[in-house]
Amino acid sequence: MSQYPSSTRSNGTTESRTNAPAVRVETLQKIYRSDSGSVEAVHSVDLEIESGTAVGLLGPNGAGKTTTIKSLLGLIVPTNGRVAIHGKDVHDSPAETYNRVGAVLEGARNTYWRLTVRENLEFFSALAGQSSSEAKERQAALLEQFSLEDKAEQTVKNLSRGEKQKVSIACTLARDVDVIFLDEPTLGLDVESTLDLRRELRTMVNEQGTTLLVSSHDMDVIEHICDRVVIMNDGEIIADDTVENLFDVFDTQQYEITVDDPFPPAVRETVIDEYHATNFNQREEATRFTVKVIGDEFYDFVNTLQAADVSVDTVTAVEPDLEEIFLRVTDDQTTVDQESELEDGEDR
Ligand SMILES: Nc1ncnc2c1ncn2[C@@H]1O[C@H](COP(=O)(O)OP(=O)(O)OP(=O)(O)O)[C@@H](O)[C@H]1O
Repeated sequence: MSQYPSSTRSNGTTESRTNAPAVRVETLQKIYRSDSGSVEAVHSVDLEIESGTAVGLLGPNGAGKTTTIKSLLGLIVPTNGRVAIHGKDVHDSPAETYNRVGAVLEGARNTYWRLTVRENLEFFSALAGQSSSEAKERQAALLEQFSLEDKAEQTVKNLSRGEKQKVSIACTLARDVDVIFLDEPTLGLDVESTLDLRRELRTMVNEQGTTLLVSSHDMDVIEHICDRVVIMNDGEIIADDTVENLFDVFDTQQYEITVDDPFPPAVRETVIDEYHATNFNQREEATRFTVKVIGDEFYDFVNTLQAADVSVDTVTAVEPDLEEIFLRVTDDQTTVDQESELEDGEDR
């Protein structure tokens, strides 16, 4: 639930309600051209994000994530396609879309480091044209929400990396935006600050109805914050689903296995090659390791051990993780691409 009804924003402006999604991208294409040639960074991307949801954007380096986010922010002009925020075209209505969108991009300084946390919040509230009483109320709420009350009078320069990151996000919210793009939000943060920020981001979505698009290489963060995951590769979306559905589709399961020694080296090689065994640990005449299997593969794995006279002591299912799915999706795509390239070659 938004802190402000969507028809009356905190700065007093009114807007017509639309049923349009918070973000709509239609057949987005971006080709960067230079003297040395051209690169198609994004090829025909379609994406819709409903208001009040958190979507993770994953992909290997060079997949086109940043280009997609910059197109949504109106920072680059697409070669083709259309991008709209709450039904307004980013290029036709830049002021209206700017007022609703915030971004905390990795490596970019979003706040004034010589000002205090409170002064930064005041500055960004003023940008949104909020009245002073509204702004004060909102600033107090943001300081509380991000547990920054004790730091309010400190200059941002002297804060820890995690606190600076929270101030950046709070300042974005001080502008009363309702769609936020976050690029690597937890990069360089320690475990506690990461957990803290993860919780706060989720609260923003649940309690204020903020729409989040989070790009990160940290799958754990995506898995814990996001309702849905979009995976890009080579400028295209290759998977778009809830985390749960992605797990179901790929049916990947990890097991921690303990076998009694001796564990012959040849069998160890087989489980590494065929069942992605890792995390080997030898202790008290037993060897423990983890395998990753899909569906019925687990039975083949157990048969392999039995056929080699290796006795299994314990089997514990390990929670699957998004990283596994991500690797599998991007691997599958690479294989498909390689196969179609081969077929194209054969046709010629
Ligand atoms: N300004 C530019 N000029 C030319 N090529 C570019 C430009 N920006 C990006 N590219 C190219 O476009 C492709 C997609 O880049 P993009 O930065 O969108 O990927 P990304 O998924 O964000 O990668 P990363 O995870 O490494 O940040 C890459 O091949 C990149 O080299």
